[in-house]
Amino acid sequence: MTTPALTVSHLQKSFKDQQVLHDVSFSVNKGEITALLGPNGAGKSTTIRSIMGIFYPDEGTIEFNGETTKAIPKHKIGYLPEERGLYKNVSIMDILLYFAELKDYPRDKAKKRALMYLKKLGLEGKEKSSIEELSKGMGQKVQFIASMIHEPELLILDEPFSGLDPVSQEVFKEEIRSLAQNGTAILLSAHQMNLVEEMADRLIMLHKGREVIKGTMEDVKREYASFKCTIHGQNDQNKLAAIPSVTRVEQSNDVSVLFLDQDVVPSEWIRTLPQDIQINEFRLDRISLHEIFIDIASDRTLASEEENNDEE
Ligand SMILES: Nc1ncnc2c1ncn2[C@@H]1O[C@H](COP(=O)(O)OP(=O)(O)OP(=O)(O)O)[C@@H](O)[C@H]1O
Repeated sequence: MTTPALTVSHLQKSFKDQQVLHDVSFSVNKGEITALLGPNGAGKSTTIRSIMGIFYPDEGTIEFNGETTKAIPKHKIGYLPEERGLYKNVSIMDILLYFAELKDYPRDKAKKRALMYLKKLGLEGKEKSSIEELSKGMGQKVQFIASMIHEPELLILDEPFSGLDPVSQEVFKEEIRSLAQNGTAILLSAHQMNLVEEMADRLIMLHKGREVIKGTMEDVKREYASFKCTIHGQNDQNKLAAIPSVTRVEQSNDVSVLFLDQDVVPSEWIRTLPQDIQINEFRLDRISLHEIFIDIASDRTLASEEENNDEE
């Protein structure tokens, strides 16, 4: 059973005369990772800042553990802001203990957790170093530890992977996953669709401040991730476009990518291919979250949905 730690309902926010959030609603459940996605300027950080009480939304409510609140109790929430920055010339252990103290978390427990996470994230023995002696990525790891040193019930991570190398991204991914397995409700915004696809239980995608996709990762994949077929060979684009269930053809040199209808059955569809098309290589894949994202961000899916609605 899923239990929401955070429920955001009907958020609206404008800056001067620009409305940047239009009726945004979603929940973040205990023990789950919810990804907040969207192109630059979609409204992710504004949503997160509204939850954190940095901005007040113009409309809408924020509930924490079933109660409406303007400010979630500080010891129950952890936050990695999009802007990185820690005191440069204080020792890492002192920074982490300071963050724990701000959240009224016991010092001895904080020290143990700090040492454990420094080790896990490859910073063993660095506790006496200062941030200015670390690389940017290392500093980010320290800030990540600072955001969850106090065992928050809800952890909000605004672009935790940006600026990290692929190995560090994997380490972060595993740690975030293990926090969720231990019951933490996690909301994260990210642009790395491959990581999101691997780790998130649910997602909400914003575009120009509006919800465009929302649901469990399974539902979203079922609903949006139809198939695409890649054919290497010299073929006429119009002929490929005329094949049943082909919604769009992208062609570059002798590689054609055929995007197929949602309800296509691959084994049946393959039999409908004309005998005379040239096939040097052939591949059938489900389109990835990355491609769904690009489609949405470039308004392609929205445009085709509107067309379908017009036809109805
Ligand atoms: N303090 C502010 N004053 C005025 N406009 C703002 C302010 N903060 C954000 N905006 C505007 O709100 C919109 C949404 O910005 P937001 O930072 O929430 O997007 P985002 O999805 O987090 O983008 P990114 O992926 O680039 O971080 C943008 O058009 C931005 O210019």
